[in-house]
Amino acid sequence: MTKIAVLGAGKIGEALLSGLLSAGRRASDLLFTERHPQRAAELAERYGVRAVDVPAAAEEADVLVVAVKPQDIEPLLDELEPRLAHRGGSDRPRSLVVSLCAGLPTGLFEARLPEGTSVVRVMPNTPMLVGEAMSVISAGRHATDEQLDLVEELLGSVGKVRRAPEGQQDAVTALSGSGPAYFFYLVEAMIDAGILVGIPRAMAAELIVQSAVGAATMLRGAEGHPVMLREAVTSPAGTTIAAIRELEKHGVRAALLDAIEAARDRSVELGRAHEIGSTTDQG
Ligand SMILES: NC(=O)C1=CN([C@@H]2O[C@H](COP(=O)(O)OP(=O)(O)OC[C@H]3O[C@@H](n4cnc5c(N)ncnc54)[C@H](OP(=O)(O)O)[C@@H]3O)[C@@H](O)[C@H]2O)C=CC1
Ligand SMILES: O=C(O)[C@@H]1CCC=N1
Repeated sequence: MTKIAVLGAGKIGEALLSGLLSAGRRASDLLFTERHPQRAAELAERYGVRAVDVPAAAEEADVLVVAVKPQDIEPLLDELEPRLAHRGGSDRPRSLVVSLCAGLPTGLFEARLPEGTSVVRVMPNTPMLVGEAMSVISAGRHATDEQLDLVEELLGSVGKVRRAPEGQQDAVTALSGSGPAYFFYLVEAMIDAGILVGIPRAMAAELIVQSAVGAATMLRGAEGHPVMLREAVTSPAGTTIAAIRELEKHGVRAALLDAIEAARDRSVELGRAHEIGSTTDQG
């Protein structure tokens, strides 16, 4: 069975471990690394997965999933490089490096890791925790079709997967990588609005969350065009159009266009910060 190590078990790394276990992968086929011993112990206890250091992960795993913040990538690559070079000298195949990092191009990993290292760039999202991730995968220069198939199969066990050219990954990051946050933000604001119009918080939350689940299910179903679905809710001289007039007045559509463009630009900037000779602030 393929052995997978998650390097950096923060929010998305933990979501991946949890999702893979829920999808039936054995705990003994998973490893993770984490900087803080207390967090490592908590995760090991919660999931029954072994915490190791980076050298051990590089030695044991077939797939190394990099899930550290883009700002933390350099020291990790420094630590990985000699271990992967050593492993390349043995008769075992080299590990496949799968990066979940926003903005970081496969070329960065290829330049910093031993020549010929296979890299796949992935942009997942946190609904991975409930088996509903949206992940987009792009092959680096040395990744083979079999390796891309393997990554597709892995992520397919925790949600939906699409392949795309790497040039689209910054836009993908802005849409589906960050996307869940936009919906959570909207739900949070709608619950506040419920309070404003006199509904207790718990009841407002139930009403809004169930409406979100229902709307998402309809969007995914056969009837799924958002404009038609919204029109069906919008009765002549009714309540919905009164709300929509306010949304338009406040420029909510334009705000979303600007927001997603800003997220795309930030992803590009995170990648540029690691270009050779760059002095760009990474924070
Ligand atoms: N959160 C999300 O929704 C998504 C995140 N991503 C990407 O995933 C990556 C991680 O994001 P996220 O999970 O939110 O961030 P977190 O900060 O929650 O997780 C990163 C974890 O990696 C640890 N870490 C850093 N360096 C090392 C190292 N050398 N060895 C072992 N562990 C290390 C960090 O420790 P410490 O606490 O000390 O910093 C932290 O626990 C980012 O690159 C992000 O772009 C992609 C898609 C969605
Ligand atoms: O906010 C971020 O940078 C990461 C990448 C996509 C979602 N979270």
